[in-house]
Amino acid sequence: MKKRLQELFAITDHGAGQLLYACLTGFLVYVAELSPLALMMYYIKHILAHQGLSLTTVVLGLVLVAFVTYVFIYLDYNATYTTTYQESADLRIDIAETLQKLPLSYFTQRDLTDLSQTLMSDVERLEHALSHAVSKTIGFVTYFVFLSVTLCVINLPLAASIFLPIFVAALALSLSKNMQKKAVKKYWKQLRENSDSFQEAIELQEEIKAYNLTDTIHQKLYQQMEKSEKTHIISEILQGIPISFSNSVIRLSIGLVILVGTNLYFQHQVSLLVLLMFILLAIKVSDGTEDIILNIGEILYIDSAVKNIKELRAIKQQAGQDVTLNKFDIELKNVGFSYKDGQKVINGVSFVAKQNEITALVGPSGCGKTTLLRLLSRLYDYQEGQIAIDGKEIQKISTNSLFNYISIVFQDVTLFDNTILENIRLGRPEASDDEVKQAAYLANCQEFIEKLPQGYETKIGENGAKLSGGERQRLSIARAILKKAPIVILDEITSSLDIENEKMIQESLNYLLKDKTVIIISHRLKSIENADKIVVMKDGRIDGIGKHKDLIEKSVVYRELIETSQKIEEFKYQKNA
Ligand SMILES: Nc1ncnc2c1ncn2[C@@H]1O[C@H](COP(=O)(O)OP(=O)(O)OP(=O)(O)O)[C@@H](O)[C@H]1O
Repeated sequence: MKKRLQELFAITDHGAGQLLYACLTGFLVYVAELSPLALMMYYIKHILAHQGLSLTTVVLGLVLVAFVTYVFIYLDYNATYTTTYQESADLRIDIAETLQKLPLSYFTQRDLTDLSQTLMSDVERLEHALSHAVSKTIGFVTYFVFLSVTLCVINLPLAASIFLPIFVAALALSLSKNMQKKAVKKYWKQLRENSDSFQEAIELQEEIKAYNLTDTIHQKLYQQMEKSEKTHIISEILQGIPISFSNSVIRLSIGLVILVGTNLYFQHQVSLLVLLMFILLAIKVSDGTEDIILNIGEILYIDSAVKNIKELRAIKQQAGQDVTLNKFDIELKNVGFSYKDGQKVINGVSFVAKQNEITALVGPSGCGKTTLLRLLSRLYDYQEGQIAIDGKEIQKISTNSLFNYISIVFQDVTLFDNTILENIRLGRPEASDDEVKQAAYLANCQEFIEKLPQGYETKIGENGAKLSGGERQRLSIARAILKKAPIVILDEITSSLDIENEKMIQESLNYLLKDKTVIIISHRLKSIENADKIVVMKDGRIDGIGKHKDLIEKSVVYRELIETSQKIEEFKYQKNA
């Protein structure tokens, strides 16, 4: 049962246990709520038999009923709310931990808005359903079965009068279940598309204004909202019709019990007391069932949320063990990789990037240089061959462990909306303020930081929006210097720097790269002429490996790259070209 709940609602093992307990307390509350009815029957029985009741008996009875009901309601409240809120927090942490173990490929293939919706809104929907609907529904169904059996034993025709309409209503709901699920799924898909479009419209403000696209975007959003409204109405109607039908059918229970019961009474087959009890139970059960039908609606509503969470968990995670590495040669043997099935981007690549050496990757645009860096750092996992550091295959090393040894400086620097100090400290969270400032000094950040209003304490806006490209780049170098990792990967880091900035970071880069295994991509071929090893790539394969001088002689691709690079250096904008 616990496993089934875990599967049905994509919850944790602990959460399923708590939910099971909440179902039990829910059942007990329904049973406890029968106690006022039982007490009333007891009083009526005495009244009909012209027997008096002492005031103490009446008061004791009332106190007992109130106490029993209170205890079970309290237990149920505690089980349902406290534990479900705990579960939703656990669920979010569980999803966040799952996300951490996924390869980067997952994030590039999936819409990020969609992902954050799963983390926030899907879990919220699940949380609401777990706390308000699931345990109550399961508790009610158990109580319903228990009550049906008991009442059938007391009087079969009267019990059938209560339960027959309820079975018809349940059948109608069950038959319309798939239709409801489809409608709800469509509606949620539409909501996600809306979020995407709004996010795009906000994020791309610069492009929208520059290309005068305001009206076009406005119109697109307007059409989308109209479509969304229609989908919502259809989804409400498709849910509303079966629910209203079921609610009306359930109400027939009371009428049927009165009809069948009075006949039985006049035929002396049932006493007045039993008839009265069945009428009251019919009212109680039909009221309860009506609430449960709304709950069932909510449970169907979370179907798509549960699916999204399950899908996320089913993705293959990056496995690996924590290891200690002592040597830092990186050895690639016949490495092959494709982003999409059948389209190889890296094909049979083999070379060694040695410790204390600079290895440069060069090649025409799109030949796979950045992809290769992603494979080296396990941002993606290769499908063929092997990459090893200190003789250990990197796919057997946990990413946490691997990243202790690697610093990456990308061409697109990612900064957080936090202070300069904290952004640099990300390189080594335990570093002291002085160490952070020393790293900033070595990366030539000192000058621009001092000009900022609060110096190191200045908040730099979302993704460093308040800084120039060169300043952002230097901050990320400071981060890498602070990390002191033995392997340094640099991807096109000088591409967003002007000559002045580039000159400023040359020294700091030399400091960063000292005694490390360095792998570097640079389109400015001049900057890698002195590299210990240059790997020339073309169409995902290696075209040549060697020093600058050898390659000039033996690699046509390298020669062409040098020529193109020289032409770019000489490029001038011309009027009427
Ligand atoms: N996330 C991705 N999903 C699918 N294809 C991708 C992805 N990233 C890159 N590619 C494709 O893989 C190929 C290699 O790209 P990569 O960025 O590795 O080349 P590059 O040599 O670094 O190019 P550049 O010098 O222009 O930065 C290209 O055809 C590119 O379109």
